[in-house]
Amino acid sequence: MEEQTVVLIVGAGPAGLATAACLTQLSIPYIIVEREDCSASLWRNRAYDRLKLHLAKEFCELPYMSYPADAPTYVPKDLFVKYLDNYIECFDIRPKKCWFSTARNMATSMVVTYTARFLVVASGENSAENIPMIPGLHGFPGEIIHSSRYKSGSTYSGKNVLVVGCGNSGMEIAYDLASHGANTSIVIRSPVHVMTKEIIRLGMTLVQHIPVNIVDGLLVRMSNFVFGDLSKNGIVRPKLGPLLLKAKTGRSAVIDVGTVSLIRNGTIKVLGNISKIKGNIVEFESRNERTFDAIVFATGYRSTANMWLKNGESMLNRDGLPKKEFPNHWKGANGLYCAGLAKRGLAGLAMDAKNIANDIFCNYHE
Ligand SMILES: Cc1cc2nc3c(=O)[nH]c(=O)nc-3n(C[C@H](O)[C@H](O)[C@H](O)COP(=O)(O)OP(=O)(O)OC[C@H]3O[C@@H](n4cnc5c(N)ncnc54)[C@H](O)[C@@H]3O)c2cc1C
Ligand SMILES: NC(=O)C1=CN([C@@H]2O[C@H](COP(=O)(O)OP(=O)(O)OC[C@H]3O[C@@H](n4cnc5c(N)ncnc54)[C@H](OP(=O)(O)O)[C@@H]3O)[C@@H](O)[C@H]2O)C=CC1
Ligand SMILES: O=C(O)C(=O)Cc1c[nH]c2ccccc12
Repeated sequence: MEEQTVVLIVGAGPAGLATAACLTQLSIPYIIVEREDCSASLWRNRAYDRLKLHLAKEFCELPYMSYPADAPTYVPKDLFVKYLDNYIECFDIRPKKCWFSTARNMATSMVVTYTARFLVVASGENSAENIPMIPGLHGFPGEIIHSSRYKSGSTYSGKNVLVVGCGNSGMEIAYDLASHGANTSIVIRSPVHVMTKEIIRLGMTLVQHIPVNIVDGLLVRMSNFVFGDLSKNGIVRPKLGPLLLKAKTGRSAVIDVGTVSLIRNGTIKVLGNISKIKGNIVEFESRNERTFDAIVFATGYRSTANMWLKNGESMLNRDGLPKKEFPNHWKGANGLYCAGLAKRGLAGLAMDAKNIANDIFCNYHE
């Protein structure tokens, strides 16, 4: 079966939804396809229970819709999903349930070929789990899960659990496990900025008016004041400041949700890099060995766009991320675009959606 449209959007997460809304504002027809049976699958199915947005609501809006005035500054997951549902209703967005490769309609099992003048890749930076290859991992007899399947620590009480990775997911999951009574350890193998959400909010506000290196200097001093020197706890800061690090590498500062004080009082143990696994014993590069019942891999995600997009070399690299640097990352050749792949969160993908819709508008009316 063949269907024709002007714009095909692949992925109905926040980036695809924002692009759909911007196209509707410009009266440009589109079709949006989604591999799962719901929109925003990351937020509905692949996020842990206690998740709240780490950035204040003013930095997490999609185009043309604000949060209700009485929404809390840091929006909880369920409220964010309600906001998205409201957005979908307001802009009458109807995702079709299809995997995009040549899309297969999962309801009818029919293979559908879409012909479109413009293609928007909005399949996300978090499309697939990243689990590292560790010698002996396959022989580990306990539970192994990725952070995207973790819901809560309630089933881990009394168990020895290892969290691998100290990004925002790993640090919050370690806190959640420990507060549910799991005997929790976390692998921290590289430098990381630990901040509070208020300090990051201040920084993101100031950086609109003041050079980023000055703001970064202030943020580091403020958080050193709040947290003190954490190097003896295995936490050291990167050389680049938090906002510059985010802009240059996409790595986010970690917003502390209470993990640091549990690390300081010894409730959560910090361990270095893993060297290998033998049965249920994990060996570390320090030659330390410990036994675990479960391992949570909070080791991040991968984009999968490079696996299905053919001839996308004008826009994406082999990791399925943009080749060109921000702010020129969102446009490829011959009507190809990407939204939400510049590691700039919801604010970044809202900008991508507006740029893409405006660019399509100009070309559409040529
Ligand atoms: C736990 C977590 C918390 C976060 N919190 C914040 C925050 O507080 N503030 C912030 O600004 N950012 C945050 N982020 C960043 C996050 O990337 C964005 O918030 C946002 O979800 C990205 O939207 P997206 O549409 O680009 O990708 P996604 O939300 O991943 O949506 C992509 C969609 O495409 C679908 N898809 C993938 N491949 C295909 C295919 N081949 N065919 C069809 N459909 C496909 C997927 O099923 C998915 O529904 C967070 C990320 C995570 C993982
Ligand atoms: N509430 C919120 O707003 C939240 C936001 N997020 C966001 O979602 C995105 C994804 O976050 P997250 O899931 O934490 O993933 P990240 O990619 O941010 O972090 C992955 C972590 O795993 C580590 N890691 C990777 N491989 C290994 C390995 N082999 N051994 C040990 N450590 C390893 C990385 O360290 P290394 O650098 O050494 O590779 C890094 O610390 C981020 O942008 C984050 O800010 C996530 C959770 C909550
Ligand atoms: O999650 C991302 O990728 C974001 O851009 C949002 C975000 C969550 N936590 C942060 C800490 C510092 C800067 C951005 C973020």
